[in-house]
Amino acid sequence: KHDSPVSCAKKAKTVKAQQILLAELEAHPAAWPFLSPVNQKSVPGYRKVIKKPMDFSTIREKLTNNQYLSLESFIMDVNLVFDNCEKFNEDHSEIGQAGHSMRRYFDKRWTELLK
Ligand SMILES: Oc1ccc2c(c1)N[C@H](O)CC2
Repeated sequence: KHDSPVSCAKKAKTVKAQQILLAELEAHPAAWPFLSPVNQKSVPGYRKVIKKPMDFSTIREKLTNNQYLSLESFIMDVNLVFDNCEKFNEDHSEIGQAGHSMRRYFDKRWTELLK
């Protein structure tokens, strides 16, 4: 039922790092395409093409509700945001470029924080 103090402290460190990382993503100037769920009613093709929609507000909700059981599952959701963006947008479009920029930033920051 109860974690050992060591694994409890380790889990707290991971949650803290996830909170820091998500706050930095939300505050990034290029975050605007990713802040809230894509309106699938108003974007032709999105529902059919993108099998697993994801965005920063949904990640924030899941983090708040303790739905990330591991660091890996958190990183997978963040990468899903950027993979969806690459699938639906041309690389050199405004949103495509925002996705590449945000992915580079995330890769750099989680490596600095957790590796
Ligand atoms: O021109 C448009 C219009 C709407 C969207 C995109 C591009 N890309 C986003 O990934 C999804 C929403």
